[in-house]
Amino acid sequence: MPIRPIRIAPSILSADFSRLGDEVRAIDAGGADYIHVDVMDGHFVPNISFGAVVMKAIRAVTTKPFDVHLMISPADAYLADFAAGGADIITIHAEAGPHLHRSLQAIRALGKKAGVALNPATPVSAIQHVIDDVDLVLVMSVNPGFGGQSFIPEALNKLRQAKALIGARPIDLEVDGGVTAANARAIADAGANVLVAGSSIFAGNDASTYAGRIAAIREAATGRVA
Ligand SMILES: O=C(CO)[C@H](O)[C@H](O)COP(=O)(O)O
Ligand SMILES: [Fe+2]
Repeated sequence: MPIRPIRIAPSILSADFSRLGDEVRAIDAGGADYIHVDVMDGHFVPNISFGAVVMKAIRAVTTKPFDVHLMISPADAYLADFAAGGADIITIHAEAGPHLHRSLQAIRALGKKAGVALNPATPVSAIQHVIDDVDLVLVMSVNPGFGGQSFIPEALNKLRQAKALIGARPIDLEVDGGVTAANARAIADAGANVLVAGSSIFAGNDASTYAGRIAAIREAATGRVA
């Protein structure tokens, strides 16, 4: 069994943006533990999503922690805006800038939890030097930039390696990309305790389905029916 409690973090990248506030309320009511906020700059990844202004607007509709995944480079100039706008966890990519340690320190200095993300092509050794400076490690299980992609199975090995690096430290291990109820058990067994899921929760954008889908991922990951 995973040591840390399983957390389900629906990614609002797959929400209906024309009804974003209602979509966030629906996943909150449906049992989301975190709200996963994907920020893309069209430079670090080949897509543009939204920024701190949009995130701040939905801060008013839920008290659930905002798990902000910054796919932007460089990130430093924007950290204060996301902190002020209501982020709880701010995750930057290990590949996004030359001074990872400095950026992580800046996030903690803003009073927020600091996360570091690894692209599929980036080895776990890239974050060895900052492991005592993070609260969360995010293993990408797709190439970042788009929702709805398929889970890359090699991510399970990456999770096991990240888990070994984390050891007994109180650091969350998050997986992001292609997570479904069908692969959640293997993901949890590999050591992840925070599961991001976008398209597998928001498909069809029918709020009446969200609670069941969140529960199905949680039950698969924990091996328990809620
Ligand atoms: O960071 C991301 C993409 O870069 C998203 O969080 C991720 O893709 C979630 O969407 P899905 O569950 O549909 O794969
Ligand atoms: Fe993400």
